Amino acid sequence: MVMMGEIWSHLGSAMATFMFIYAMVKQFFPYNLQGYLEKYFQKLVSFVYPYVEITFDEFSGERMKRSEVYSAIKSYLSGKSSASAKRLKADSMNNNQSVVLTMDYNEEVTDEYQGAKVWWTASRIISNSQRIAWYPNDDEKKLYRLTVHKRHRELITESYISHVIKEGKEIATRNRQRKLYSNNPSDNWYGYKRSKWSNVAFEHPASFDTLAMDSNLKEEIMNDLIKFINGKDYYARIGKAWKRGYLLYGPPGTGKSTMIAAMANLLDYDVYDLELTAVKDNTELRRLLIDTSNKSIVVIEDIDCSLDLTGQREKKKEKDTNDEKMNPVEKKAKEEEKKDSKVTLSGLLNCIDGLWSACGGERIIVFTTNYVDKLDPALIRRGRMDKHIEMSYCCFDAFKVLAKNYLEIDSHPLFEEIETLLGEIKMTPADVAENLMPKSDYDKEETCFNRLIEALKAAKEEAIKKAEEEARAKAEKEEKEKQQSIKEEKDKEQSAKQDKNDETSAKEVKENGVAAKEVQENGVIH
Ligand SMILES: Nc1ncnc2c1ncn2[C@@H]1O[C@H](COP(=O)(O)OP(=O)(O)OP(=O)(O)O)[C@@H](O)[C@H]1O
Ligand SMILES: [Mg+2]
Repeated sequence: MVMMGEIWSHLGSAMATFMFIYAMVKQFFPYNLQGYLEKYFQKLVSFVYPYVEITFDEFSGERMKRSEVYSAIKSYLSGKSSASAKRLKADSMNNNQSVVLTMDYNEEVTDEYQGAKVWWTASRIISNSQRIAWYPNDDEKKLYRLTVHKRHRELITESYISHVIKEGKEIATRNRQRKLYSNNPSDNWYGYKRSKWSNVAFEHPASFDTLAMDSNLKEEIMNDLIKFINGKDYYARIGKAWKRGYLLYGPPGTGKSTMIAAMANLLDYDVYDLELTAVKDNTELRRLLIDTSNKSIVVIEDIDCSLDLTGQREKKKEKDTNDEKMNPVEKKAKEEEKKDSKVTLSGLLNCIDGLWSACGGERIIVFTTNYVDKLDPALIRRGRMDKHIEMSYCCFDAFKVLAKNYLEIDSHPLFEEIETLLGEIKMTPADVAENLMPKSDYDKEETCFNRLIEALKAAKEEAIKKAEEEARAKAEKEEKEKQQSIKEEKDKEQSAKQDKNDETSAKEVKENGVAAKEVQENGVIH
């Protein structure tokens, strides 16, 4: 038995090597003969070859999406390869802090599962077709091939492959360096790197602990996020794609972008920063979104500025009048610009909640804006943007977080004054933070708090002055309007009087005329 096993094992290994050699040699045959060669070769092999082979391509569905199974196998094999493969590839990880080793092309690794031995090989097939390849990697196909004895077929197809995928995903999660992606212009999608997204390591230090905002709202958001990541079964049960939309709105410097970083850190998600103005049309947008991975946050910042998706009718009117003022050269440049980006509101909505959005679960989509009122209601209705979060000016709760972040202080006698001032004055967390930041090594906490108090008082004075000016301007405007209406009233009276006078004199003229006529006709004077 042992002998047989060993024989099969050696034969398997030999055949796997033989198949490789065949794959390499085949490339040197003319393309039109390769089909015949393959057919007869397979017939011959099936007589003597007691093994099954399963291949896993890097891309699924006409290269639309990188296969998650391929990536999971890659991670699974990386552990095995470093122990047994002779030629390894090293990829840098964690911002060049460490490397991950994977088997090189045409290298072989063996694995054992419940007594069954399997062989894995990594291949890169470069097509020899006569077709002109525009880009260096266009005709390249990467795959993993699994070879196993026929008698283990069921074991392998029913449980080994799922075991590999599950373990591979766990290994990938453990080794994962989170990334911040930004979309490439589509001209680069088919180039040497052939990638729709560029990425850098995501290392933003923001967390919900350091985020300055109302503590109840913060807790509500955190609970919402945690409920979402644990909600796989719930979403499946209610028949909804496993995704959630957040709309963050508020003035500049209130922490919208910081909140996104805190979300990504809390959930351990990647971030895809989608610059809509660089997307040419709805098809491109769809392709970009399909190419995002699970466990990710897709962010569209300043949605009100991104495209013509907001307050469309008003904007259009405004634009029409602006267009009239433009000279022909400006007009042409603007038209060209418009031609460049044709992502429409309905295209964006389809991507968010149409069928395409279900092509992968565990996605969060976040829009940010400074002007929520300008957005088209269709874009932000519940179900699309499930949660609307207002990031507002700094409250006392938020100040305490900033004092802790910047000065490591929980309480201070000046807190009371600051609380009163923050109740009266609107200041963004960004401005409060700037005042709290020590400007030199000698800056004590008291100096920082006093600086903030001065800034708040100055802002208060400014606000009072502004309010007074506005009140004065309003009063002046009202007085002007009053004077105007009095004048109009007077003019009206004057003109009514004038009309009356005119009428009387006309009547007199008429009467005098009649009298004169009578005198003329009758020679009578009454
Ligand atoms: N709520 C906050 N908590 C902690 N830090 C904050 C907060 N708001 C602002 N900050 C600080 O101010 C800086 C600017 O904030 P951020 O970029 O998040 O504002 P934003 O709301 O995204 O502004 P914009 O609308 O201009 O994009 C951040 O680097 C951060 O240090
Ligand atoms: Mg921002």
